[in-house]
Amino acid sequence: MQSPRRNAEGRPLGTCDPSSSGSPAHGGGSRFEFQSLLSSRVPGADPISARLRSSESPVHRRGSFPLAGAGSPQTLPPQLPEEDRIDLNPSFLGIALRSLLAIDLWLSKKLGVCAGESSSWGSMRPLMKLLEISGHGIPWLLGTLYCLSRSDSWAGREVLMNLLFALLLDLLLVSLIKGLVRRRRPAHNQMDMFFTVSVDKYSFPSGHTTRAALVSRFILNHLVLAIPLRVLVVLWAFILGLSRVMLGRHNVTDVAFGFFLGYMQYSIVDYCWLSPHTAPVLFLLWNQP
Ligand SMILES: CC(C)=CCC/C(C)=C/COP(=O)(O)O
Repeated sequence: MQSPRRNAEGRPLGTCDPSSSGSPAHGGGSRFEFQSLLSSRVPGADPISARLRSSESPVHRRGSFPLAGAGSPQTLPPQLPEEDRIDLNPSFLGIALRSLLAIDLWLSKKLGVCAGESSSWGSMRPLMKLLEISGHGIPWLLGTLYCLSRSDSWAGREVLMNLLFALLLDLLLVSLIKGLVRRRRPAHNQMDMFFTVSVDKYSFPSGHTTRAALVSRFILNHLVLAIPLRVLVVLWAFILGLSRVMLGRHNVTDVAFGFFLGYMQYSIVDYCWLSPHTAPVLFLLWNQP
């Protein structure tokens, strides 16, 4: 009887090694994402257990799909029996999602022209980082608190109180979604951001983009501004979103969803608008000496 073929590390072919999953930490972020989307990470993908699983249920049959090791011939199990190959039929939605992810990763890498000093637009990196600070949560929170403390009109206080509520809601929702989705930042990103918290190692959705969309919609609805200034606010939000991809911080879908989420967050704030009538305690508390 022939002994099983082994890879360079002496591991039998067709077995999964979690330590070589291709995570960004191992220098292969995009491959990890593909693997997690393509398979449900079935342990011990050897041909015998794959065949056993395939006879258990159609779900498992799909789970044992050899694409789990796509792109890495070392982890591909030997040929599956004919009947298994016929049933390995990914759904239309699965194919569409995989294609979208592939386009997203490809486009994000192409647009990440300021990801490093040596990148093609590396000289623009300081400007992009300045934009990054303009959309950071800390300046927005501190600025709003400062203006609140200086405000001497009820109307001004009401608007600022709601802006503060909007910023806090944004931080909460983005942290929740980042913690749930846990999508790694692109492999080409340099993690040199100013003041991050633990969930900021994840990239979906872009917090800067949600804030830009939320704040710009808030400003356009509550500040009386001349047309050129209104255009500037919209441009700022758009360029800030784009700069997240150019800096290599995010994939395009993180930013696209960020715009959508920020836009929707404003609708929530508008719906729950805090006023001396709806939240009298809050306004009285703020006015205590
Ligand atoms: C802790 C506070 C108050 C803000 C964190 C701001 C921050 C670093 C967000 C991450 O943004 P991206 O998701 O766009 O990278």
